Amino acid sequence: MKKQLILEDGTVFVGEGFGSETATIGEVVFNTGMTGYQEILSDPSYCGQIVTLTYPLIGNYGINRDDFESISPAVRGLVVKENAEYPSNWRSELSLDAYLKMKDIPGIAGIDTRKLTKIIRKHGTLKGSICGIDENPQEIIAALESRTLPNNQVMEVSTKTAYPSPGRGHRVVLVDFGLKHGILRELNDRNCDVVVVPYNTTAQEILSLSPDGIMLSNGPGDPKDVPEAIEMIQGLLGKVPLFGICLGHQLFALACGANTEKMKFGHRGSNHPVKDLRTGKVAMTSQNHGYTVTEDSVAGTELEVTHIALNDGTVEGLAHKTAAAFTVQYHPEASPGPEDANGLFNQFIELVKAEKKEAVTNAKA
Ligand SMILES: NC(=O)CC[C@H](N)C(=O)O
Repeated sequence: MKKQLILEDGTVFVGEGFGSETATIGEVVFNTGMTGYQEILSDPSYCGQIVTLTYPLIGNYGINRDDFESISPAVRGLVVKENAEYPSNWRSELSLDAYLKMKDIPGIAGIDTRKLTKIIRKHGTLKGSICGIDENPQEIIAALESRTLPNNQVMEVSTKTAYPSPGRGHRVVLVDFGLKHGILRELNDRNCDVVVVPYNTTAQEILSLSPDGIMLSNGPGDPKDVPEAIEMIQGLLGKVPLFGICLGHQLFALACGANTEKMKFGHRGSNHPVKDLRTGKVAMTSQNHGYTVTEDSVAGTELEVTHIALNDGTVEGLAHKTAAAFTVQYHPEASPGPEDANGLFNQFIELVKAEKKEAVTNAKA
């Protein structure tokens, strides 16, 4: 069944439909990872977006039960060069096509994804639609032009109620802005006693859970769309150690008086080099973001830039000068991607331990 991919700049691609037959609209973004399509599709940070994968053969190892980053994917569509109809891997339980049908996500194959990616890199991220071959492109383009993408997508993907993920170690409150399971997995691997809370939980409610540490998760959309989370972080800063990832990092920056801005086409892939300015070491990192902390806005705040992207020099990590708090723009939980930065979770646990020790010493004094 033929389908069209129509971009707001007027470009029309024709390809072969797979997955769900529903028409879709979203922001078209590209990810350069060679593997990891299952994790990418189920990463809630892609809420509202149509993802194109630059690697040309997708679906060849199928879909398995272990690699989901969320139960309900929020991505709006998938664009590939070639969809492997017959997966081959010992873990495969489902084909990509069957998974997309089950989750009602439309896909389009046979697209020149290199050309599409070059358009996005030149123009910046564009709105687009995957729709039937009979649709009139002019009407779709007019609809795309007049359509603003929904704000506060965090509301769509965050949990509605708090839930525990028990362990016998440090008590961590994980604020869910659209969390990837990988973050929860890393905390559970370190035996943390985790309580996951909705994005709009107040600082007071979080403090009433007596946490030893707080994690701010990744999530979709513009950080400025979630002012309640900024207020929450302000109420927590300096009281409990904080660690933020991606959207959590951006919200933390805003809470501390820095600014964020939309990037031309963002960073999405599994091989983004990031330099730690304190050690000079470079880590290969997994990334998925379209916004960034504005470097100039950090001066004059209590924040220090700790990491930068080597491809474009943008801010990749922040630490607070006096409070126990640090954040990164990239994904130390990987899923998919390299695990070079995984030690940041240990750093968080060490920070939690140090703050607990200090609290005991202060209580004794
Ligand atoms: N993965 C994320 O948390 C993404 C953060 C934010 N939505 C951005 O695109 O920049």
